[in-house]
Amino acid sequence: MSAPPDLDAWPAPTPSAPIDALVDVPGSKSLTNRHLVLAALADAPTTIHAPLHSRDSALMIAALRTLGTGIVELPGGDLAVTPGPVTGGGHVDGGLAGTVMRFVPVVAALADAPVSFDGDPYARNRPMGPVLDALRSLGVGVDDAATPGFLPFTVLPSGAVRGGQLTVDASGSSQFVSALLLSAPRFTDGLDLRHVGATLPSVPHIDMTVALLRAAGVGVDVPEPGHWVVTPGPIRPGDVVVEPDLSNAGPFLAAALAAGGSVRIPRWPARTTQPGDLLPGLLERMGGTVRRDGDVLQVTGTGVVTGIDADLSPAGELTPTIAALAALATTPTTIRGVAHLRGHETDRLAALVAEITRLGGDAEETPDGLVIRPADLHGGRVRSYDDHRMATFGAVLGLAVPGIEVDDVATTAKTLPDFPSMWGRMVGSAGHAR
Ligand SMILES: O=C(O)C1=C[C@@H](OP(=O)(O)O)[C@@H](O)[C@H](O)C1
Ligand SMILES: C=C(OP(=O)(O)O)C(=O)O
Repeated sequence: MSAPPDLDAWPAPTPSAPIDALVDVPGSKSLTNRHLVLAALADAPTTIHAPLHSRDSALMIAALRTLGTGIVELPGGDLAVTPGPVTGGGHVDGGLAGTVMRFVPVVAALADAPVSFDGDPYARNRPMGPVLDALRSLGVGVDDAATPGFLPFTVLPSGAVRGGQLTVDASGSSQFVSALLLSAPRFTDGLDLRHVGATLPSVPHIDMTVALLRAAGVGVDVPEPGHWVVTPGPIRPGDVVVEPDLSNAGPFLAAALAAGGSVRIPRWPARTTQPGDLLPGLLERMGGTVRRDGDVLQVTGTGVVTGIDADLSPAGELTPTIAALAALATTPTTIRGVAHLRGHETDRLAALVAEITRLGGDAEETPDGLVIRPADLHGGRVRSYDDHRMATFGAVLGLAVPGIEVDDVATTAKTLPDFPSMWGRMVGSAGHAR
């Protein structure tokens, strides 16, 4: 039985010739929201150049303003941030943004009065317990009695956090570690933090946190993997420039493989802590050819995709993009190391299996990932589950499979509000190969 017509569904375009596009990707969500937190805790004003403007960054800006930070958007989009004393008494809406719901409660621990937190309905399913338990261990009050370990909750600070030794189980999300490290220079004794869980996902995102703290003049030691020591002291980020979001470049680069043709991304950093930097290697293994010309990264594909066996633990947020290519591949794919995706914007492992299966594909969950086998896909409506990367997953499939629509493409505004028009311009380049 076919689904009822949905006038709001977005028809994913299918090009009739190889694409040939240059795609300028806006700033990184992870870098923008870290720079905002560090600028809010700094001892002098900072300008953040080329930041991301999206729902997640807007939520971070609103949250930090609630806590007393002055943030002004300059003509052209740069952000002028003036730190102030961390003030409580307000409410923070985390939306569905992991960076806001995990990073900001630790900032609020430095405030002078209670701060309440909530988010989108689905945000109440995303794990928060390790951050809340860590705050309690640090002597900060937390009221989550109604929903222990989850939103909504209230942070009950006493004006200062002593810090010192602390353990956290970050097997559910690297953001628990990043949250504690980002505010740690403002703890009286700094922080000596150890991860105690069996696995630690998204290590590049923790390395990103450490790199930005060090760039802001903070002493951070990493004596061994899973152990971080932050020295108390001033945060001095200076003016910063945000790199393009390499994970958001993912669907566009994947398009070269799915549709055939070439996609070029300018301003690809020579060195970066973004996990999206793993994309060139992954796409090469899936049949693409990668070339760097100055700071332009080019991926070329033939429209024939090869399956892959990949541990995506360092870069779980790339999973929906790699899964889309896997569903189009001529050989099987195994994705490992991403059990924690069950706590992302939606249960991504369940969602990917459901949507691939809905389109006639062959996918199943494993304890820590996915197996996707070759199958002929047909058109249909992809559910996005309020998850930006499920929406872009549908778009990638639509390049190769006519008749795919995405139920809520507007959800891409979480990190890339301009996605539909950028995608349209890229697909519109088909047949104009130079
Ligand atoms: O710190 C960050 O900016 C992020 C860390 C990762 O979270 P998990 O470790 O929960 O996967 C990543 O998936 C998310 O998109 C962004
Ligand atoms: C997991 C993601 O986001 P968040 O920052 O909300 O955790 C993501 O963007 O893939």
